[in-house]
Amino acid sequence: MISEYFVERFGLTKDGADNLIKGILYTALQNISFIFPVGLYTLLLYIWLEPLMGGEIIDPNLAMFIVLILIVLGIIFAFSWKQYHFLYNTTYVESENRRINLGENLRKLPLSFFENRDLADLTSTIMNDCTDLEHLFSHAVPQLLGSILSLIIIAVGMIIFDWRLGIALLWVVPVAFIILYITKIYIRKGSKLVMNDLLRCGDSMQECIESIRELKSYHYEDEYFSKLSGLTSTIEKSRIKAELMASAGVIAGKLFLNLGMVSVILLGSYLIINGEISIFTFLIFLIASATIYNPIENGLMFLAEILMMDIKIDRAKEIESLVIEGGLTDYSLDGYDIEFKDVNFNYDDLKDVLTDINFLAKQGEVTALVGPSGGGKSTVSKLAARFWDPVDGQVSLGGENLAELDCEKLLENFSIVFQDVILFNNSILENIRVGRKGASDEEVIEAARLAECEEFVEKLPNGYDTIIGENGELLSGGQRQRISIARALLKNANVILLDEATSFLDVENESKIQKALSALIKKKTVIIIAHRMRTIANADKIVVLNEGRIAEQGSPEELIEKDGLFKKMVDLQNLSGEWKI
Ligand SMILES: Nc1ncnc2c1ncn2[C@@H]1O[C@H](COP(=O)(O)OP(=O)(O)OP(=O)(O)O)[C@@H](O)[C@H]1O
Repeated sequence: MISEYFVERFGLTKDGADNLIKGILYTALQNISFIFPVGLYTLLLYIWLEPLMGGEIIDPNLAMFIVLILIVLGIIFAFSWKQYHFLYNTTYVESENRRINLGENLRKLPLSFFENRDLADLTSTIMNDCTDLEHLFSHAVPQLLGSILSLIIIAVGMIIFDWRLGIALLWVVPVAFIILYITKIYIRKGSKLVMNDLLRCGDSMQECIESIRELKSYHYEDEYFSKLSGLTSTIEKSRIKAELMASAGVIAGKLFLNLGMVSVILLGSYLIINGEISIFTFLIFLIASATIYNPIENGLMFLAEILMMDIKIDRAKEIESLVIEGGLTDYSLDGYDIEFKDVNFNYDDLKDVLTDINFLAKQGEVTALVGPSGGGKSTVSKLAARFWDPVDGQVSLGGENLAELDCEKLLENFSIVFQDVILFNNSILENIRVGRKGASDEEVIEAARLAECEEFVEKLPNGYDTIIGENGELLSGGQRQRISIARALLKNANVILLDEATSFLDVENESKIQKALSALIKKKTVIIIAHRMRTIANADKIVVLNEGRIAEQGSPEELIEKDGLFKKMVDLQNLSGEWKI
């Protein structure tokens, strides 16, 4: 039951929760073992005080004391070792598991999740929050619960020894914890404040580094850096505020604990005067009150730390509990036609982005999406690969409703050339191999040749082995796009989505790429988004999207004849082709 509570409360695995319980038990035993030296002091005191109080002189047996000291040290060492073993195991194995689980969960989430999510926030949860939680599980939780457990055992012993002094010693403990617990709401508020400020600052830092070129070219650095220093001083202030909020409760609790010793002295003196207890009993309670509050004070600080960390635990649990879009993995497709039937869609319930979309993109044909900016072309292509599911209606591939299919498996059927090409800081060879893991070097080089990469790769110092820098910074826009096309050629999937695939290319390169693309798209279902009308002159079907609706669809010839929006766009582009600056 406790194990299940830990799994639920702290988001641990079952093994992690079991190890944590063992760690807590050993922490309690370790705390209790620290009382054994007190037992030895008491024995020595008894030997010295007994003759003073009229008793017999006792001869201290030194050999026995040495043996007892060694036994006590051995017991403390054994419990401490066990405690470290279970706690550090839990901490680092759990931390690793948590990071893997979070990463795994993110991998399985629909791509739509990442479009509307702050990525700096996700990275911070996986890296920083997990590190902070390591301290929580290796120190705060076991120390707090271990000291509570040992305190209960010691309290029972003290109360059996003398219930009046026992109560005088211990009544402050629950009050101190209640005081701290009452301030919980402020502690959480404080840590939320710090967390939000840290995220805002992290976002701005990232934005600043990513856009340093624009900032410099528009002389905007000074304004931006003063905004950043404003944010960092806000963090400093909110950290101080949060620390103050947490320490107010801890200090109040600690102050209250001091009243325990006062009440032991007052009550003990009264009981001695009335002859109800011996000096020896009084001294035992005085020694106990000098040692017992130390672990409790630490417990108060650990409780404050747990309360501060609650927000981080919740953030990790939130990602772990996000709904993973599952779906069928075992299905057979009847060809690769993509059909939109009565599809309506919006991103955020506020504004309809697509309304009543109906069209068929046939296998073996090129279907071009055109239309004014913001008309919904990219959104249609995202729905075609199930990055998002429609709000109403259905998108199907080979007769199967995409909403019922597993995304990861589904994407095996797609080669997608995105508008913004993402490259990795690796060799050209490996960047192209992303298209098909396990492809041989020869296959990769053949795809690169078809995508017209050869000509620029040969000029690079290490050819295909050249490392191209973060996101391919050593390459031009056109070269990056050709690598992305080479990836798609290597993957050779049955459905091809091209988003502005040739926008960076000059006319000569564009025609070369067009040749490569013609080879790529044979017998496949191709949906292409292109702003330039000449790229899609040979398309089989054109779907014109305007303000989220299909304004018209048909072959290029039919639409020219129709003299509608498409014809207008073609005329406008012909006109702009004659522009001169
Ligand atoms: N992730 C998103 N969240 C919210 N709204 C979005 C998102 N992506 C796009 N939109 C909105 O959806 C509408 C359609 O955008 P979409 O990118 O599909 O148009 P488009 O025709 O491809 O435009 P362009 O030709 O300029 O690339 C726009 O109004 C846009 O603001």
